[in-house]
Amino acid sequence: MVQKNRKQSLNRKTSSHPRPSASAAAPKPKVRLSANTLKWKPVKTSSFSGIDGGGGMMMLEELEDVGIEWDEDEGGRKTAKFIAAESKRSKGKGEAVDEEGQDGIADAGSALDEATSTDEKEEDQQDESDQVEKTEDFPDFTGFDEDDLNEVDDEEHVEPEPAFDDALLPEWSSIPLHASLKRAFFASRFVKPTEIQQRAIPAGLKGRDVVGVAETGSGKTLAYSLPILSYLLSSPKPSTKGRRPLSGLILCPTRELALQVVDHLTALLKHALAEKEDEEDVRPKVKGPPRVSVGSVVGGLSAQKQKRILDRGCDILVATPGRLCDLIKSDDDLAASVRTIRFLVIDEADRMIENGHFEELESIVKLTQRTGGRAQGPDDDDPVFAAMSTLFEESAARSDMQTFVFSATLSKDLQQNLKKRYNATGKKGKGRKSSTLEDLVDKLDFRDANPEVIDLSPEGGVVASLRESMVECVVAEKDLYLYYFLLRYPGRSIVFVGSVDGIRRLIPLFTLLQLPIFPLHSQLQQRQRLKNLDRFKSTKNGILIATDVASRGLDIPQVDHVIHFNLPRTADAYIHRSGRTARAKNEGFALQLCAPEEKGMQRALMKSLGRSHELPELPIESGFLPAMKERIRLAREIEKVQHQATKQSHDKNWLLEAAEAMDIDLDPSMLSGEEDDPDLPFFRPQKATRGKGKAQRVEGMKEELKGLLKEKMVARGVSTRYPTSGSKVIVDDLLRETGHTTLLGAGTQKAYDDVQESKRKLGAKRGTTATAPLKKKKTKV
Ligand SMILES: Nc1ncnc2c1ncn2[C@@H]1O[C@H](COP(=O)(O)OP(=O)(O)OP(=O)(O)O)[C@@H](O)[C@H]1O
Repeated sequence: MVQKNRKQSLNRKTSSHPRPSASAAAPKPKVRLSANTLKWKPVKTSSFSGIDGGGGMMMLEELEDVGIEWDEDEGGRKTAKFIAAESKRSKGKGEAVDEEGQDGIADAGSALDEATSTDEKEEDQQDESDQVEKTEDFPDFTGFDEDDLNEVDDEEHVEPEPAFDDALLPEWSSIPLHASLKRAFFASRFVKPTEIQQRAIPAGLKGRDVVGVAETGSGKTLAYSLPILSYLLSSPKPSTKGRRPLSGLILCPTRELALQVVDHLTALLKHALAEKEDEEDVRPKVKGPPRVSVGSVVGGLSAQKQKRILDRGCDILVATPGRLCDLIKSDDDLAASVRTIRFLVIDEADRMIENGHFEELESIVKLTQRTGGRAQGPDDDDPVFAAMSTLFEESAARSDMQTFVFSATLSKDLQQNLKKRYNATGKKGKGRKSSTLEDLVDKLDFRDANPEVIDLSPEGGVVASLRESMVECVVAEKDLYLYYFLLRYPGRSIVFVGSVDGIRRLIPLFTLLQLPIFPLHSQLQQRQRLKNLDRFKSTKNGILIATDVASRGLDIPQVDHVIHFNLPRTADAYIHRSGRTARAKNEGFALQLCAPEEKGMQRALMKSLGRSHELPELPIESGFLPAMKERIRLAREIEKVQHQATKQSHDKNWLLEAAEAMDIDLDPSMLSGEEDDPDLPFFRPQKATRGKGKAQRVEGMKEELKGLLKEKMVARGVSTRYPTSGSKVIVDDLLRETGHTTLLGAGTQKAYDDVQESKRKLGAKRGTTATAPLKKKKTKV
């Protein structure tokens, strides 16, 4: 019995046995507490899931009336022990607790403490030592105390939840959502449902399985979440205290997206429950909706903290498949919770079946399959699943589980398969070509014989409010045109680059050019990723330079531009990347930087999107280019010299370490750099004087670059000496301060207005349309 054995070992670790005090001097024994049993209180934070500039925490929790003692074992490894305070003192949040007069001692350390690796402990301790700004206006992601979460209905709560006045939000009136959610829409100014919400929510409320395809930024998160929230808010409060049963599981492909979904739901819940809290003191207590808690488990952040949240229990869990799978393997209770969920959501479903996600997704989804039903039973080939065999004997997956599958790009094949799969015989078609997409459909075990498939994918793939354009240039000039665009059209921009190396090359360059640029890619530590995302969000005209890890789902307010520095390989990737702008009916602009060798791919891409014409070109004011080129040349030169110096220093350190490991003496001249040894290709020591000269040269170049960056660049035809003359008169702009902030003589119109104007002029000149028809495609995208 795998499950029982595991539980026993867990119990052994978590049990607390009182034992006598070790200190003879202490008048009263101390009580040691397990971390799991403490009343951790979430601290309200001001930004993205509590990730702020102060250290990248997923969430901050605090304790009252608990002290900490450090035990040190023989190896010098320190473990924190929680000691109960005897009496409750009226202390402010976060103050130290007086440890005097504690009574009794329990077993030290929790199962989680013991089961967690030293690395995780360090990460966790670091998390908790970080400071987070506390403000009242942004909800923390769990938002409530454990006592509140596990609140039991009592006599005081006598009046039913007041109904919502539908006249306030007539467009929502036909959708029977819980009244408190409607209050939240009112507070959030969500005056009407989006189209996908209008179609998907009623189906979800009726207990249907839903497959939803709708354009980026169209509100799919709420389309699948609202039926779950409404169900939870309408369900009776738990009748007993204890761990909350998990009701909804939302699976997302990236960590940032998972945390964003948690934020989105928590913000809504905060509004949904706010009125009751505000009015509690001025009118009889209302039988309000039960508290709903949303938790997350994602890779790259402290697994220990996430386990603790899971142990405490939450109603909705938002997870990335990798971390959830890892946790399930060592936690039978979690596996059992997942097996009996009421709602399963696969967000960005087409991404989830791609390499790197599918196996884990499959293992999780298998837990939710009904045994003996249409779906397969436990699969011995899958180690996670095989180890769960007792789980399948002991608990049954719910027959009323609802499955929601959503994306902006879900192939027609998948939608067809959904319909076909439930044919008259209810069996899978024979001789069918297998694909991961079809596999997913097979594994999902929809309870609905005819899932509701809603396809609102827009014509041309991208949203109507997205404007697109391109610059054709050789690869070597992409840096220049990117720089031009970023200076010429200030705004919040996301630059998608094809590789991490590409990002690593551009970051120092654009940092030297003093642009507020933040990298986001999978090789950064998770905390750094979240920190960079936060900084990008809060920086005016910020630039996020990212791989496709940022292409899916991220809902960042007011992203003005998306720039495809390298073209994506698929039409779907183009849709998702471009969909980071022009969200929720706002305007946005996408620019492709297209090298001649990418032209074939670009045509194929456009054809896949159903386009018949080339994209219009962005007009370039070439008068600015020479000055920009000079800045870039200088920045590259500085970067090259700095890079060489860093590399030499690494090589030198490596040489020293290697010599030490091999116990050999190095010729000091090798390190002082007095002699170049041609036999050491990896290490070319520089003469000290040469090194000094190089440093001075770098400093000189930096000064020169600083000087150039301070200068305003001037458009062709502008005279700075005679601002009232020249072919471009700038005197009015100078007097009223209405002109471009850094490029003298450039207008302040948006990129798309310039594209339109240039198209109009070109069309008038040619007497036809300004864009050429697409040539026949050769490459398939
Ligand atoms: N009914 C509504 N009225 C106004 N705004 C809404 C409504 N529903 C959602 N939104 C807002 O629209 C934005 C986009 O929503 P969401 O992130 O769910 O889009 P999405 O369709 O999931 O996009 P993607 O395909 O890129 O993941 C969010 O900022 C959200 O708060």
